[in-house]
Amino acid sequence: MDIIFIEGLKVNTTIGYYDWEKKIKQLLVFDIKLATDIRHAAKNDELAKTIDYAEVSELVDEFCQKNPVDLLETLGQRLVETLQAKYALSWLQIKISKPTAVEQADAVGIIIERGNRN
Ligand SMILES: Nc1nc2c(c(=O)[nH]1)N=C([C@H](O)[C@@H](O)CO)CN2
Repeated sequence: MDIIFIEGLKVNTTIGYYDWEKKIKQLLVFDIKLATDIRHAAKNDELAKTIDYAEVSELVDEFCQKNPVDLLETLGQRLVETLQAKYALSWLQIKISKPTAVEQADAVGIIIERGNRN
C-alpha cells in the first residue's frame, strides 16, 4: 500500500462547542494519510492519475470554512465522507489537532481511521 500524506496543514476556522467559540476563529492542524496505488501515476509521470495533495489541502481548508460545527468529531467524520466520495481510498487516517483548546496541553484532538490497511 502506498500513502499520500499531508502533515501540519494549518486551518484557521470557526470550531467549538461553546458560544464564545462561535464568534472567533481558532487554529486546527491536520495530518492526513490517504492510501492509494502510486504506480498508476508513476508509470507515465501523470498528476491526473494520483491524489493531488495540493488539491486535498485546498479542499480541507474550504470544507472547514463552509462547515462550522461544534465538535471535531463532526468535522472529521464529514470530511472523511467527502474525501471517500471524491477519491477511491482503501484506507485513510485523519488527525485533527486543536492546539489552543487546553492550556496545559500542546494539542488535543481526534484521529479517525477508516478502511483496511493492506
Ligand atoms: N472530544 C471532544 N471534546 C471536546 C471538544 C471536541 O470537539 N471533541 N470540544 C470542546 C470545546 O470546543 C473546547 O475545544 C473549547 O476549549 C471541548 N471538548
